[in-house]
Amino acid sequence: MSWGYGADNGPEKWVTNFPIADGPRQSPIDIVPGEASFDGGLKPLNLKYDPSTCLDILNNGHSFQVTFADDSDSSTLTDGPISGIYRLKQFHFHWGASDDRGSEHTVEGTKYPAELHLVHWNTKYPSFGEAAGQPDGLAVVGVFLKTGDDNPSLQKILDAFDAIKAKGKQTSFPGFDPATLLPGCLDYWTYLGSLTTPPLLESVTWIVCKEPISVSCEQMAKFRSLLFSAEGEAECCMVDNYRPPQPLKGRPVRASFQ
Ligand SMILES: CCCSc1c(F)c(F)c(S(=O)(=O)NC)c(F)c1F
Ligand SMILES: [Zn+2]
Repeated sequence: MSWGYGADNGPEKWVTNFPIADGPRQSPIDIVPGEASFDGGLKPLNLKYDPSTCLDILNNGHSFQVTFADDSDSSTLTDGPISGIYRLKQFHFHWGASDDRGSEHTVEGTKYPAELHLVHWNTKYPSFGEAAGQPDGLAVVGVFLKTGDDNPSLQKILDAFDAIKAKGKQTSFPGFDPATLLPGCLDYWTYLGSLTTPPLLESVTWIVCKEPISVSCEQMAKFRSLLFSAEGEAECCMVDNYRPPQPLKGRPVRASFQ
């Protein structure tokens, strides 16, 4: 049985096939603002996305992801806590079965109903795959979703869900601008961590935005209409696809704001 989020293959079981699960820089973490240190040397995030690089949307059986053409520096992350140029590869979400849980990072124990991850890779390496194995290979921007007003940008994504309900389904998704998913304020916390799904590679510079974006309760219900299961299998709703916070193990968490 491959990894997932169920009782038999979920986060508590991943260490069996992925021993790095107990490593020194695992993600997510609980962010404690009072213990984060303000670093005036941290630059503002510089996110420049080109909607024409947006390709398709896929149900990969763990989440859904929107994938980008990454053969040029059209959609990039620069500055912030990183050096060099990182290219946007994909974005995806993690969410709960109910609005009281779903985010991976927490803020002083507070769980949000969902969390957006924008995955970028360091162009000092030849490819995403190469970068994913390097300690400075990836940079993931995390954005919390908080229930409130309807989010028109998110709605464009949700309107594509009928075509990707089951695991393995994919459909073209041209012209989406991921910048429309960012909060107005780009203050962030940053720390060194990992992928939050197997292979749990310790290659991620995490950049977690302090300000959440909104999602309506009806929109959250739409997230929960996706399936972990493939067509023809017993239907299993895609919910609670989040890893809980992991031990900080002495890592510093820096804040870009006071
Ligand atoms: C080899 C992974 C393919 S790309 C990817 C992903 F699909 C994913 F789900 C996460 S995550 O760990 O779940 N969220 C940070 C990542 F970090 C990624 F880089
Ligand atoms: Zn993720």
